[in-house]
Amino acid sequence: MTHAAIVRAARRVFESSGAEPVDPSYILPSDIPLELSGEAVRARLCVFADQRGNEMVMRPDLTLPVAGLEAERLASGVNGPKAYCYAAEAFRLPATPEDPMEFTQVGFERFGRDSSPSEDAEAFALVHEAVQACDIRPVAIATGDLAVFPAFIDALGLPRVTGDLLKSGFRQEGGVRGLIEAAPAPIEDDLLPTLEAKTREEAEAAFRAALEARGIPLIGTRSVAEIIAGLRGRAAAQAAGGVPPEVREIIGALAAVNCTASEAADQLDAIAVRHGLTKAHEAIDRVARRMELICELLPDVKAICGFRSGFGRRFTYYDGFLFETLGANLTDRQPIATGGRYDGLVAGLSKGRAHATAIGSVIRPDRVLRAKGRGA
Ligand SMILES: N[C@@H](Cc1c[nH]c[nH+]1)C(=O)O
Repeated sequence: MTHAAIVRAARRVFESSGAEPVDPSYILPSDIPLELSGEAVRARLCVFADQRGNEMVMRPDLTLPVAGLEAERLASGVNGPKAYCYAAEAFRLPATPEDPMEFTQVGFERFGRDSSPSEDAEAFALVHEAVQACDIRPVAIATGDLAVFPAFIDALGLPRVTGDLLKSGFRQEGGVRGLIEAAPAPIEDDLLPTLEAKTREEAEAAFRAALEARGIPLIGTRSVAEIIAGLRGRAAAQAAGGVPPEVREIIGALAAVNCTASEAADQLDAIAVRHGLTKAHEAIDRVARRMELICELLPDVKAICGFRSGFGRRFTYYDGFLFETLGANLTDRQPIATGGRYDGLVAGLSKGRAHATAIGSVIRPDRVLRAKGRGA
């Protein structure tokens, strides 16, 4: 199959599911992906300045602009579920030297349907059908569920500041492990002026001065405002008693869950039962039910489907089930298909003016070709 034939085959599957073809804007104001796509994509954005000096980006994926279309549609007063599909170009600085900066994504985004295990399974099966239509056999499928960690944290009944700190730490570089290791240490003296500053500007200036004094350049993908928010969170959590040893143990156990997707619910359940976290059961039941439904729809994938509790945590807009389909001749950073649930994105993009459950997925035809042993 040629690249064009792969695009056609995948697009046909998504179109025949009833989705409307779209090709939204190529260029977005940079704050949208900076805030909403997460650290993993942020470092790879193709950024430029327009003639007025506003920072813009080439769309790093289609999910953001399509969710923007849906937010506008809903904000204009139109209701009801809606599905879009596309075969369109996206732009990212390559993660590996062989990856292109400009590539095609063939995908779909569904809004306003139930946020349920059966919708997750159905969307997953649709992508799998498109992968098969491209005449390729996946070698592995990685899955995760970004609602599980917050559900465990909520079930722990910690002070809100501590829970919030752990939830946001989970999504950042180093993850919760890094946070737990850092949590017992008091905030360093040279950072206290940052915390004591009265205004945002003063806090940022104090933080930059502390970095300069330490000789540390600011090169990460997190903004100064986010780092300061993190420091404030750490200080507040410490003032509220810190992270108790049992919580560290539970989080450690959770972070270690890395098994077949069919075993995932049992492993999560064992942790919840051991620590009496009854409120986590709803999230665990969803993991169990989803995998049962996936196995009913696609009995063959059971053998190649894994589950990791930390999987996908650095892609900010996902907030539930997510997956990556891997092919031959590619690394696990080069999935041929990726997708997931992002029920909070439309609200985030529209600043709360519109709300919609959402799930979607894409196939990368260039990688499908490579998985078949042919260059793009
Ligand atoms: N936009 C995601 C894939 C996706 C589509 N819809 C939901 N997720 C990506 O580029 O990896």
